[in-house]
Amino acid sequence: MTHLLDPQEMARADRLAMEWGTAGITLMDKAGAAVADVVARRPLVTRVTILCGPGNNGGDGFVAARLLAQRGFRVRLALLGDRGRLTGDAAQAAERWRGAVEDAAAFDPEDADLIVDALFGAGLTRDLDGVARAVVARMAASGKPVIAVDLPSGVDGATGAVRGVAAQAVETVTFFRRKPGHLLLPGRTLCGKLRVADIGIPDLVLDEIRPKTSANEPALWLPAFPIPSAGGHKYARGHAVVVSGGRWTAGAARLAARACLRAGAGLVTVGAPEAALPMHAASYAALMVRPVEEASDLRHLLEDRRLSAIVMGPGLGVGATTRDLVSAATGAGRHLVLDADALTSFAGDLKGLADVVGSAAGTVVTPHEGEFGRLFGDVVSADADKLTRARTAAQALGGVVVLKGADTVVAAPDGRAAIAANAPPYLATAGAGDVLAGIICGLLAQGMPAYEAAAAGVWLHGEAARAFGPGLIADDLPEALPGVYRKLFEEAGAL
Ligand SMILES: NC(=O)C1=CN([C@@H]2O[C@H](COP(=O)(O)OP(=O)(O)OC[C@H]3O[C@@H](n4cnc5c(N)ncnc54)[C@H](O)[C@@H]3O)[C@@H](O)[C@H]2O)[C@@H](O)CC1
Ligand SMILES: [K+]
Repeated sequence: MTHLLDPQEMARADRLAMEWGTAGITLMDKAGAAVADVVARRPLVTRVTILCGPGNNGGDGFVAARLLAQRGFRVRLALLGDRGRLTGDAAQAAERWRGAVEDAAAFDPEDADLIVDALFGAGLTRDLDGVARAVVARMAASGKPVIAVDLPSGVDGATGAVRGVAAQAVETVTFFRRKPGHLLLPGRTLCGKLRVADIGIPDLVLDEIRPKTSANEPALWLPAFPIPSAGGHKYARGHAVVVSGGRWTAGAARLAARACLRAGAGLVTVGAPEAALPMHAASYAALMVRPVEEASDLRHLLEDRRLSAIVMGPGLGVGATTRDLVSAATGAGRHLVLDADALTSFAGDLKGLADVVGSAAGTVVTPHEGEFGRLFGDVVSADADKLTRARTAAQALGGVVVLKGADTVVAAPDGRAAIAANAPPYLATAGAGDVLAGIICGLLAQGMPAYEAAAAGVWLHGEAARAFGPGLIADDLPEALPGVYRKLFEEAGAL
């Protein structure tokens, strides 16, 4: 159930279901019934105003109106546009509505306990303007609880962007599967509580559609997750390397190393300049430390082929030395996580990084928006939506891109992408990114493929923050991981 369908894919799902024998009006009846059920469960509601648009989203509204009236609600229905211009299933649904059809342009929210927003769903093709915009703005300003049908009208189902205006919903009822716009911001927030209703579309349509976008949830990557086995050996759990900055910036590597250990890497070696070695050696007994001042030292360290996953960037410094360190870390069978200064050292030189990355088995880069712009600004339009930007970047790089934020997107060069919705606001704290890079490296060390490792890392990072709660600092994240693992392994039946 992690699949997300963009509006084109959802339209195809509808079409396939119809081709395979379910009438469109049957789908619409179930969609409208699901909306009516949600409205009926709201407390203290007797007067419902339903705003219907000119397409099938409006059709769902007509069905819900009929069913709610049958259940004794006082329903007013207002249509945007001309009733005579309704077509297909929506016209049929309108036909069966016996009540009055008011003009949405004159809609007055005052005498409603609740508003059903059935103006636009998947068929939104441009920014709202004119009367449509005015109606949505009035609904938004009314302060009345709004139940959105499929999406809050004005939210783009593919991107989560607001096209003109949208009203905050208390609940949103969507159909068959979630859409990217339900997880991407600001769409996710505007949806309120999201419900997914089964309207009789067979799951088999997904075999035809082959969606490439997913919600970042355990079902996406758990089959590839390295759950330790009883007969396991620490080398089977991999040996990771964390490359550290000097004495005054070594804290970032320390966080990454701790996270890497907690994520389950069998062994973790920190490669650090001489001046930072004592600090690392004293920090955690489980860490090994080796002197790494420059690229030749790292090459020497990595002659041991068991050191298969490397994380670098946090606190490393921006410049040629860091670029050389990144080059020294690549090689056959190597897995890399590049963050922070390792990315900024390649600012404006994506090709240089792509050439280097091309020789690593699986590379994951973890930029925040600023780093992303510096690295991918030439190939990715800043105006594009987050999903498109992450995907384009991953293709250009030839590696996995983790575009961080409150709706972190993980994208692979083959077009797969996952959107996370579990990060709490207090996760935005100094050093949290270093921890994320470390977790992903820890998973790569255990042999998890790059896309799955990145997605799992992002999810675990968010869950660890939630498990700790407000007041979180980055140092708390690795310590919260064991509890998250326990729950995950229990749910997977492995504990
Ligand atoms: N039979 C089906 O295809 C089903 C469709 N479903 C519903 O149908 C919806 C999709 O239906 P549609 O594809 O008809 O699309 P919508 O009903 O979302 O919107 C399409 C209509 O809005 C107009 N429009 C688009 N953007 C506009 C703008 N910015 N300003 C003014 N007018 C604009 C279009 O010209 C068209 O008339 C889904 O969101 C879902 O609610 C469900 O009933 C399930 C079955
Ligand atoms: K809607």
